[in-house]
Amino acid sequence: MLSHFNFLLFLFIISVFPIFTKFKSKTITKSKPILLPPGPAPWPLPTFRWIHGFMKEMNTEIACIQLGNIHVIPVTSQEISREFLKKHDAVFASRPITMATEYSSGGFLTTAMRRVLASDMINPSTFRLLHDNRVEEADNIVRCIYNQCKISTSNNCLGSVINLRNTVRQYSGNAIRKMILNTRYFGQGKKDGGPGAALLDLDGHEKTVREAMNTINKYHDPIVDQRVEQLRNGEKEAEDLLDFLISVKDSNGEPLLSVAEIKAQCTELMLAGVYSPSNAIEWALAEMINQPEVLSKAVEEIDSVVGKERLVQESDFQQLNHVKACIREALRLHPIALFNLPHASNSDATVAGYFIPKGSHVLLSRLGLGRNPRIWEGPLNFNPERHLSASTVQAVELNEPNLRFISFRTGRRGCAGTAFGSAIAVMLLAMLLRGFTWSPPPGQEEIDLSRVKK
Ligand code: HEM
Repeated sequence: MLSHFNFLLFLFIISVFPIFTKFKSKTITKSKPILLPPGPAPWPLPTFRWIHGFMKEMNTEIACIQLGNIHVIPVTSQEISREFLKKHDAVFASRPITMATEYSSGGFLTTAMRRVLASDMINPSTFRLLHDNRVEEADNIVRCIYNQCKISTSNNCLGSVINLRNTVRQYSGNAIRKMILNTRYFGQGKKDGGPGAALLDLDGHEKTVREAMNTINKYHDPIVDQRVEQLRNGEKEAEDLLDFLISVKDSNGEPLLSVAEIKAQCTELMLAGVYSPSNAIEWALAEMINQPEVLSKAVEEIDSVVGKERLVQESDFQQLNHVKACIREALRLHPIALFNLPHASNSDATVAGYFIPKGSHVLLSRLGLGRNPRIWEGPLNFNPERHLSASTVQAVELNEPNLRFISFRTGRRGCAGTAFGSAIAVMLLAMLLRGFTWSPPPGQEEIDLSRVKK
C-alpha cells in the first residue's frame, strides 16, 4: 500500500517531472567556482530507486537533479543532512509547493499555522491532557485481537491468523482521531474494538489526491462545523486537539483560525499521524517474529517492568528500553518512505562545499541514512542491541536528533507530533507483545523480508 509520505513524494515528483531537462553540472560565477553537487548525465525516469542507484554509482552522498529550473538535492549522509537541517535549519524550513501539498493542506491553509500548532496546541500539557483518549485505544486493540482469536479457535484452528497491517492501522487511526476529534473511525459503538461498517480508505492507491481529500473531509468537516458552533456558543469545554484549535484567540480575543484553516489542520494531523506509528510497528513485529530471541527479550522486559497483573501504562515506557530499541531499529531499517518530506530553501546557501541555489528542494534519503554502511555495521540486519550500546543515553528514545537515521526529526519543520507518535508506537508494540504470542503464518518458517532488504 502507498503510505502518506510515499504518496506525497510521488505526487511531488510527477508534478515537476514534465519540465525536466538534461542535467549539467555548472559553476555559479567565474570568480567564485563553487560547484553544484554531482549529478547524472543521461536522464532516465527519476524514480527514487534510480536516484539511490546513480548516487551509489557516482560514489556520492549528495547529488543534484535539475527538473526545469528546480534543483532537487538528494542526500544520503548524516553529516550533510545535519548541515542542511541543523546548521541551515532556517534556510530550509519551507515545504515546496506541489499539487499534493496544496490538496492535503486545503490550499496551503496549514502553512501559517505552524506557530499555533507548535506553541499552543501540541505541547507537553496537551499531551498529558489527552492521555485517557490514547489509553482507551490500547484496551480496544487487545479486545479486537482477542475476538479475532476466539473466532479462529472456535473453527478448530491451532492458532489464529491476524491481519497485522489492518490491526495496527486501526489502532493508530483511532488513537490519533480520539486525540483530535474525540471519536473513532472504526467500531463506533461496537464492542469488539474492530472495524465498523464505514471504512476510510486513506491510501490513495485507487483514488486521486483530490478524491482522497474529499473522502477525509466528508468524515471530518461535519464534526468540525458542529464543534465550532458548540464551543463558540459556550456549550462545551475544550477537551481535544480540535477544541484547542477552535479556542486559540488572537491578541484582540477573536478566533485566530478560520473554520477552513481548522479543517485543513485536522486533515494534515490525521494524515501525518496515522501511518508512521503503524508502519514502524508492523515492521518491528515482522522482524521480531523472525528472530524469536529478540522477541522473547522484549516480552521478558515487559513482564519484569509491568508484571502479570496489569496492562502496560505510559509510565512504564521509560523502562521499556529493549521494546523502544526494536521500534528505533524498525524506523532505521524500514522507513515509511524512501525519502523525508521535501524541504525548500528560501535563499542561496553553501552546504558541504556545494552551492545550493535558492528554491532548491532537499530530499534527505531515509533509506540512504538508515542503511549507510559508513554509519551502521551490518546495515541490513535487524539488531536492536545497537541502540542499547554504552554510548546511548540511559532511557532509549525513538527520536534521533543526530540524524543518523530519520525518525521524527526536530527543528523548525520537524515532526509536530513527536510525543504523540512515540506514545502511540510504544503502547501499540507493548500491548501486542504483552497480550499475545506471535509466530510466522502457518506453513512458513519465517516471514520473507528479502525483497525489502536489497
Ligand atoms: C512514529 C510516529 C511518527 C514519525 C516517525 C513521524 C515522523 C515525521 C517526520 C520525519 C516528519 C518530517 C520532518 C521533516 O520534514 O524534516 C514529520 C512531519 C510531521 N508530523 Fe510526524 N511522525 C510521527 C507521528 C506523528 C503524529 C502522531 C502526528 C500528529 C499528531 C504527526 C504530525 C506531523 C506533522 C503535522 C508534520 C509536518 C510538520 C511540518 O510540515 O511542519 N506526526 N513526522
